[in-house]
Amino acid sequence: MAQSVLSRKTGVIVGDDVLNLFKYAQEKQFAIPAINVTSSSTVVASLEAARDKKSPIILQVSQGGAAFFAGKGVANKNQEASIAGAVAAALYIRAIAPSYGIPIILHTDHCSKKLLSWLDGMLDHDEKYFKEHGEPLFSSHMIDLSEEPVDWNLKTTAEYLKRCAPMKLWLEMEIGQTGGEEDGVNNESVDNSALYTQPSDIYDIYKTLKPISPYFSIAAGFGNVHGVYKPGNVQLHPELLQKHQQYVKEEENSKSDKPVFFVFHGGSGSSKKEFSDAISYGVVKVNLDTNLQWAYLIGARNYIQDKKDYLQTEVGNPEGDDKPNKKYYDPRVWVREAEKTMSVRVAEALDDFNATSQL
Ligand SMILES: O=C(CO)COP(=O)(O)O
Ligand SMILES: O=C[C@H](O)COP(=O)(O)O
Ligand SMILES: [Zn+2]
Ligand SMILES: [Zn+2]
Repeated sequence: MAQSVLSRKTGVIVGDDVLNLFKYAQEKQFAIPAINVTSSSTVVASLEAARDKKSPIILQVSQGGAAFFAGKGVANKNQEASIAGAVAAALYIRAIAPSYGIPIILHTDHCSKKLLSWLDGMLDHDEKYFKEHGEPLFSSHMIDLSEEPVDWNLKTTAEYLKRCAPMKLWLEMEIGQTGGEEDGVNNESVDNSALYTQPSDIYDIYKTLKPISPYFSIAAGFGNVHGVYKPGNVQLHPELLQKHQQYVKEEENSKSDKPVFFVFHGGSGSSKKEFSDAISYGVVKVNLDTNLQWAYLIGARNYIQDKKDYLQTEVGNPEGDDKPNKKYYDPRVWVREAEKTMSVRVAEALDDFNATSQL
């Protein structure tokens, strides 16, 4: 059981617990879904599913999601809203986590070169929190310099990992680009070869980062695309991950068949077979956003359609002109419907990634 390898069995986990959980996931052939959360409502929808399915979960905020947490009305010129929003999400999740009784990894999503001041700001908060509590505020961050020249990506990622290492703060890095849309930037026309990573690139990353810290993972492109498209438009090649693992194993004379922790981006719209293949090659984290945005909408949309006649005026419905509609338009009613359909979809992902009943 996963909790047997954790020193902190429930709540936000950090450091060696994150490492041990990912190792355990590789051994038991499951991956943990990383859900993009943008509000307390999407947080609780995710946590409820993971609790009911007896699984660990990763909650992550993107730069835009963090700004949304702060409020879209807050200026974000120097990433101040994204920093404040990410910190608010982290503190909220840390506060509510014990109520759910499961281990949670608190993560932040893609951070490109132009957004590095966002990561810098969050790391300042991690260091401050570390001084006060002996652990960083977040469990992990992502740095995504995959659009930059590989040498610069690796050199800069190594510098950030050096800053994370004393806090045992996990760092996810990206090599090979994810297609589709990311942070409002359209990557749909990106050169096809850039979507796939070569084994020698993975080994260069491994041998540069490993001596700095063992707390890192690689989002290696194998055709991944953000968003959901018509079937056939996305060609995934998870078997490339196996080639990477073999290459690193041979070069390092490693005993492990899976020396590298891989992350699967653009999980939405992928097949169960693609997930299970990728997991068998050492993927421990699968990012899932778009499918859950859709699932969240469904509950609210259906409710508003079904209760249409009770949602036209504050007072007055088919049962009488003087009947108040408060109990229909209270956000706790219709937002809850969105949470329910999102929860069902998170639960499905937990089954698909073999994470169900792993606690
Ligand atoms: O990779 C993702 C977040 O980083 C999510 O991708 P999808 O929206 O395609 O699930
Ligand atoms: O990058 C991918 C995630 O789906 C986050 O998306 P976002 O930048 O729209 O919040
Ligand atoms: Zn990217
Ligand atoms: Zn992604």
